[in-house]
Amino acid sequence: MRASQEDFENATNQVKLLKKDPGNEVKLKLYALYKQATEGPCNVPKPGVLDFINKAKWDAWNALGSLPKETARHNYVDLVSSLSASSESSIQVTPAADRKQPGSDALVVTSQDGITTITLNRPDKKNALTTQMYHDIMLALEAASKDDSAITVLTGNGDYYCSGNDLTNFTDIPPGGVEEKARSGAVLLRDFVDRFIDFPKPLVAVVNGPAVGISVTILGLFDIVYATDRATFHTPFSHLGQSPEGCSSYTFPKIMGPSKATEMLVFGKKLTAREACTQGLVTEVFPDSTFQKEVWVRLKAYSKLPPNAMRISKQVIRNTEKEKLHAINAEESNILRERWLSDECMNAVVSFLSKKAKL
Ligand SMILES: CCCCCC/C=C/C(=O)SCCNC(=O)CCNC(=O)[C@H](O)C(C)(C)COP(=O)(O)OP(=O)(O)OC[C@H]1O[C@@H](n2cnc3c(N)ncnc32)[C@H](O)[C@@H]1OP(=O)(O)O
Repeated sequence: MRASQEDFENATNQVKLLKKDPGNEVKLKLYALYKQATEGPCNVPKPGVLDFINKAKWDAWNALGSLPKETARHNYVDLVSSLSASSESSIQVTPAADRKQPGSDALVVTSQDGITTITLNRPDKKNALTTQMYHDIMLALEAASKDDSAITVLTGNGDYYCSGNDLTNFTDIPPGGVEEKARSGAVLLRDFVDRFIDFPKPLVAVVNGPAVGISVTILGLFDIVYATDRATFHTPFSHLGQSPEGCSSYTFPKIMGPSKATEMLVFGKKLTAREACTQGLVTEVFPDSTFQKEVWVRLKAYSKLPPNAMRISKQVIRNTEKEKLHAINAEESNILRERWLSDECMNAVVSFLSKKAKL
């Protein structure tokens, strides 16, 4: 069977998620097939002999001669599929949704079997959330709320689920100064969390490794949280001179009781996956060795349930608290805006950026 345009787009996304570097030879093959599939036979002048990299790329593309675009597309899909099978990717790779991909590779959105999956894809930075990623996640949630999937999943690529807010976000100071930075950060935070409060379909976190900061707090707004037994849950807000967000000042005491919530949110106690499960933040913990397999089998079965019934049932549960959650989100965002201007917070960020402090 020939590869469709959708298969091809999916393969171009899968390549971004490969865990192992496939090596230069394979990368050149991928490059050549991609160019042939999208532009046809090599049509650019040969680079000079000293331009080693571009010459190698040109040679690889040119070597495909007049291979038809469809065949190149098919061969590209086959090659990526063989690489994915051997790369032990920690990600459930699914065909591309009929949607626009986010502006950068740091977020990958795929859709298959009634499940739209949003994958944080900055494994070398432990999937820390850049400002661009907050915007892209909001767009991805917006699209997922309208697509024909039954369930939406958030997960991470690599050994971490997410290390929380990218602390370098604090270094990009606009002309309005730190006050303006804190103001716009609070607006972004509020908008971001609002999307989770309002998300209309079942929302599942597939927590593939340690989670920090805002990636933990918003779990209280998910409908299901599945975690590998390697995951930990850490909200070191006091250490960072900050305060809780993601509605956790309300959801955590409600889920685990005020004193356990205080241990996490005020004293920064890091929970293991099993502790988080006992306390109700995590739905179920799976052995790391079978985590991906077991979780996706489960989710695929759930995704076959009548989607409208699931959506309506979720909304019935959420609607009782929506207004309250929005008010809490607004309040937490306001308080954080002030915290970001405090010496305690600035010192903690400077300390991390100068590599003196780690959690
Ligand atoms: C719209 C704005 C909303 C903001 C909402 C408020 C949000 C609050 C929070 O999320 S608070 C939590 C913030 N996160 C942190 O404080 C985590 C900081 N990171 C660490 O402490 C550690 O990196 C670690 C414990 C997560 C992992 O340690 P380790 O396994 O030793 O790995 P490395 O430290 O070597 O990390 C690899 C690489 O990633 C970079 N990195 C990791 N986390 C972050 C981060 N949160 N921000 C920026 N960069 C991060 C780290 O610097 C390394 O980069 P390098 O290889 O050195 O270039």
